[in-house]
Amino acid sequence: MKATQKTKSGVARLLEIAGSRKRLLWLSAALTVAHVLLSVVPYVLIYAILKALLTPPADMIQIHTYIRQAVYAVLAAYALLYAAGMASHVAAFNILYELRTQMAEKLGRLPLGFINQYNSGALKKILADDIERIENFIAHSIPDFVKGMTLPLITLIYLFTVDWRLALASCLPIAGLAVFIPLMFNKKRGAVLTNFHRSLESMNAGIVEFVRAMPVIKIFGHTADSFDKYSGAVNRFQDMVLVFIRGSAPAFGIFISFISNASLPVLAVGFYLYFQQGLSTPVLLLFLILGVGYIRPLFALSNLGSQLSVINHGVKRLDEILFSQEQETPGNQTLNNDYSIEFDHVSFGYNPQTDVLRHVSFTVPPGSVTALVGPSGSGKSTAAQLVARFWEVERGYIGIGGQNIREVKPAELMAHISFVFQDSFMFQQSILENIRMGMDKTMVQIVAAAEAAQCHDFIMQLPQGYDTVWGKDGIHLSGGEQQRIQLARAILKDAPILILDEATAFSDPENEYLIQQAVNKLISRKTVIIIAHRLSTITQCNQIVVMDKGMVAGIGRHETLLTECPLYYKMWQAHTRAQSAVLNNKPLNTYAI
Ligand SMILES: Nc1ncnc2c1ncn2[C@@H]1O[C@H](COP(=O)(O)OP(=O)(O)OP(=O)(O)O)[C@@H](O)[C@H]1O
Repeated sequence: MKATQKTKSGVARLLEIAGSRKRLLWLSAALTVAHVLLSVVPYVLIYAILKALLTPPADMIQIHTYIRQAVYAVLAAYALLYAAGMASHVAAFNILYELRTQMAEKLGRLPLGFINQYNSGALKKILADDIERIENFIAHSIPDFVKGMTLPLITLIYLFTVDWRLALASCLPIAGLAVFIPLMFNKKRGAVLTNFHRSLESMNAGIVEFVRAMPVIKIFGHTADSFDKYSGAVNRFQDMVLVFIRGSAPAFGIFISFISNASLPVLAVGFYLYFQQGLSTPVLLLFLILGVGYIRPLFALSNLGSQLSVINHGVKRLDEILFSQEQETPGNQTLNNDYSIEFDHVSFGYNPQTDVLRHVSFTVPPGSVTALVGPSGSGKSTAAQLVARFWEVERGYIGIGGQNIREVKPAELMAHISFVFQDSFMFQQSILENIRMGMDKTMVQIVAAAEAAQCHDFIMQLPQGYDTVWGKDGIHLSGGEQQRIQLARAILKDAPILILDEATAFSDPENEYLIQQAVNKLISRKTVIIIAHRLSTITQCNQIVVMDKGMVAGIGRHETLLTECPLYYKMWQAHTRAQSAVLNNKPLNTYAI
């Protein structure tokens, strides 16, 4: 999906994301600078104390004043650091909240099918892990970064005021780092990092799929090792970690050696000046303490570099969603009371290379039932999903009551369409809330819908009836029961247009009968599209649209299609053979026994 506008990257983008919280971040940075300034003060005072001690007669009153001031400075410096941390944490948590809200709102504005493009592991990494890391980075790393930059700078400025020769010697390790490090961080490393993050995402996705597929793996007798996609992803990630570590090790090694041996130039120059040029003892001691210690905050900066690259990658992935193309014409029209549906030469592909629907045209008159049938992959679900604008149609026209659905308000469209999927999604909430789905309905209406959907009786047998929480304390429902809950939702919503993906999975006779009863209650007086798999259930439909390889192969009633549409005739033959085999209790001839 294309981005709608060009985005900034790196810290600039982070500041953009911070929005109005930027002020808090600046406050945190200012407090950190004040902390750094006050952290240098005790060393200045130690230098003064050393000078006073080594200049007889020592002025003890003055020395005690210096000590008191040093203690106050340390306390004030820590108070400022605490305040800086508070400011950055408050900003970070607000940014975290805003980002999650923005993402949720954005996902709501994207075509409903968009989410299918991401596997759940990758999406989880973006929505949970990447956003969490941004929060962590802003809360901790911004004060670390400011400290890492300003402490060496302020210390150096002070050291230059004391003795420029030793101050220059203290700069040598930094000068070395400035020359070597850019040589180590070349463009190749950027590519390595991108691959590193991509393989981390694919490993996440592999793990989620592995956990979800565990029952299938066990049923088919595979061992965990045989789950290639998972182990492949783990192996690829391991390879990437090795490439990453091998790539970073030399740079990191040089960095550590420079920092660890930062005392050498100061020691050499300091002792030379002390013995040869009469450098005073307090100055030598000051440089031995400060001239070596000031470089330590650079350690934090080294971690920051790798953290920033992780954040950059996460921000890029977030932006892929935040700047994805929304439904192009949001539309502001409302529907009239005509709920007929019209497809006019609709062509559609999930990617530009392959069309899965080609010039599909048919009309569903208001209050009638149209069944979509056809071989697997012929485009039935795609056509049905397009009515609810799961995806945007760019070629051809889909209208409801003569209005192009692209011009209708998305919320209006959703309010007038119920979708019953094959897979019922249950929330970990009470059965009551699972039926109500946030709709403004009374208990009486909910029970009436549950009765019509043939689920009231089994709900009443649950430990807390309608208040039983699904998924908690081992409370689960069978597939057929979950599907009837879904039908209860649709009955409660009472939308004038219904799109029903007929279930094939839960077809034991009793369940099938109950589901059929519920469906019959649901479809009366509505405009209905049924994606049908069992042809016997749709012989009475007002119209049947036969799909084949993304095209319409025939339209008509059951009897007409039997004579006029060879594909439908073939499908009906296959269906009746299968039905009679079941009725006569014979094995189906399609299975080799
Ligand atoms: N989200 C998607 N992204 C990419 N391709 C898809 C997506 N959904 C479906 N397809 C492809 O579009 C084609 C039509 O699929 P569709 O699900 O609409 O067919 P169907 O007739 O409903 O099949 P079935 O009866 O098996 O459910 C298939 O080739 C399928 O692989």
